[in-house]
Amino acid sequence: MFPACAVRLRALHILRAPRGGVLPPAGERRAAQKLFSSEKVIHKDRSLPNSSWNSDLKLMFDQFMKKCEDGSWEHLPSYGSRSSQIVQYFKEVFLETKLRKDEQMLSQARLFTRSYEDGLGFEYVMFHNEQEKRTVCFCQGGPYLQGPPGFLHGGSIATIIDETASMTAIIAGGIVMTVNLNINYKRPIPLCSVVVINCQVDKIEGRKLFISCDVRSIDEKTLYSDATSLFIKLDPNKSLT
Ligand SMILES: CCCCCCCC(=O)SCCNC(=O)CCNC(=O)[C@H](O)C(C)(C)COP(=O)(O)OP(=O)(O)OC[C@H]1O[C@@H](n2cnc3c(N)ncnc32)[C@H](O)[C@@H]1OP(=O)(O)O
Repeated sequence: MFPACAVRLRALHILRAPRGGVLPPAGERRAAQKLFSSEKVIHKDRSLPNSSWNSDLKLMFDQFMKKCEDGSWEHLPSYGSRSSQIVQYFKEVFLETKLRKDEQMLSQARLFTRSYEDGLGFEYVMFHNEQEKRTVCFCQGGPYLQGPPGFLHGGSIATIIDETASMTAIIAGGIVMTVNLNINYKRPIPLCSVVVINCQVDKIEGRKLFISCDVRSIDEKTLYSDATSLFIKLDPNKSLT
């Protein structure tokens, strides 16, 4: 276990201790509270520019923020740990009681795509167009996502495609999970370059949502990958496990 992790667990234990009857010393409680209040940083919107963003990513962000002004596009915020109502609902309805009660594990859980430090992994921002049922994601894949030297790992490309397609499906259908993802890798993506992932809802049949995506250079001249995916809307009456 990492030392930081151990500190968090200790702090969590201290804050929970009154339920066990014995109150830890006030100094220890204050330190524990401070540690957790400083973690509000986890909830900062990670889809806003930071110093690791290159000029292409900043440019695309600015262009699409402008498009949001007339309401046709919407900027989708993104957090290190998902904390939206949909996630709360997911936890309440679909997470087994055993898992839900494991607060230590849940408090450490991070969204995979937001688990790297700034600039090392996925730097991305998404925008959604409701009328077109379309989501675009601008992504700069950092050095920790390397596969072949100088290029992105195919799994990291699949991850950001899945993340963008999931957002598209969740907006259209509520609580869904990916059941199928097919990707054609056509050209390798240079590390630290910015790509645009364009996802749209092709059709909805009952609980099935069919989403298609392509990944291109921002000048749209290079098609790096295309993909189709199938999402299933979860049935609250069926257990996930
Ligand atoms: C809230 C935030 C969510 C964020 C999600 C982010 C994206 C992700 O990372 S998801 C993680 C990876 N995905 C998974 O782990 C999903 C694993 N799969 C499952 O748990 C189950 O398949 C689940 C719960 C999605 C659906 O199960 P269940 O409700 O029993 O549906 P089931 O009856 O089997 O299938 C429904 C329909 O879909 C079809 N279907 C299911 N899987 C597939 C597939 N792989 N290909 C084609 N069709 C399929 C079935 O044939 C069925 O069709 P029909 O109704 O015509 O007979």
